[in-house]
Amino acid sequence: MIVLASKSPRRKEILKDLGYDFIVCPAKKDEVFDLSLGLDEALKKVAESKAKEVREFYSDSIIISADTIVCLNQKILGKPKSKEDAIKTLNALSNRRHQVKTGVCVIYKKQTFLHVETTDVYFKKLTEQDIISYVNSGKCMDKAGSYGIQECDFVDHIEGDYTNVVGLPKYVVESIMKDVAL
Ligand SMILES: Cc1cn([C@H]2C[C@H](O)[C@@H](COP(=O)(O)OP(=O)(O)OP(=O)(O)O)O2)c(=O)[nH]c1=O
Repeated sequence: MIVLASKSPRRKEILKDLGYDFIVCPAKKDEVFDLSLGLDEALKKVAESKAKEVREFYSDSIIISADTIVCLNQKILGKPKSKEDAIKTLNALSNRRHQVKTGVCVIYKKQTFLHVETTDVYFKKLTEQDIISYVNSGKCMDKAGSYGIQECDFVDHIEGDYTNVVGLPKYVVESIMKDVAL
C-alpha cells in the first residue's frame, strides 16, 4: 500500500495523475527547520520527519511525503501568518526571481529516499490592486510564499518543473518509486 503523508490537495492530485492507488494520512507535528544544516538538508529533514511520523501507523507501506518552501535571497518565505504578512511577501516577490524548493521523502521499510528539487520562478511586476484582491480571496493562506501558481496570474515564467512549484515534483516521485525495492 502507498500512503501520502500530506494534507495538501495539490499533492493528492499530482499523485493521482501518476496513476498510483494510495490513501492519505497527513503528518501533524510542527515543521522545524534546522538551518544550520543548510536549506536543502534542512528541507530534507522536514520531509523525512513527516514520513517517519506516518510510518508509525503504516509500517508495511510505502510512505510519500514532501515539504515546499519559497526562498528569496536564501531566506525562507513560508505560509503567511496573516493577510498583512501575505501582502508583504507578495510585494517582496514582485518583479523578481525566487526559488521554490520541494523536499521529497519516500520511506519503505528500511529504505529511505530523499531529494530536493528547485524551480526558479520569475514574478511579473504586481500592482497593489493585484495583491490586495488575491489576498482578500483567502487562497494564499495555506501556501508557501503566499501564492499558488495554479490559481494566480503573477508568474511571468519558470525555469524547472511546474509540479515542483505546486508541491510535488512528478518526475522525481516517479523516478524514486522505480528505485524502491519491493
Ligand atoms: C509556491 C506554491 C505552494 N503551494 C502549496 C504546496 C503546499 O501545499 C504548500 C506548502 O506547504 P507544505 O508545508 O509543504 O505542505 P502542506 O502544509 O500544504 O501539507 P503537508 O504538510 O500536510 O504535506 O504550498 C501551491 O499550491 N502552489 C504554489 O505555487
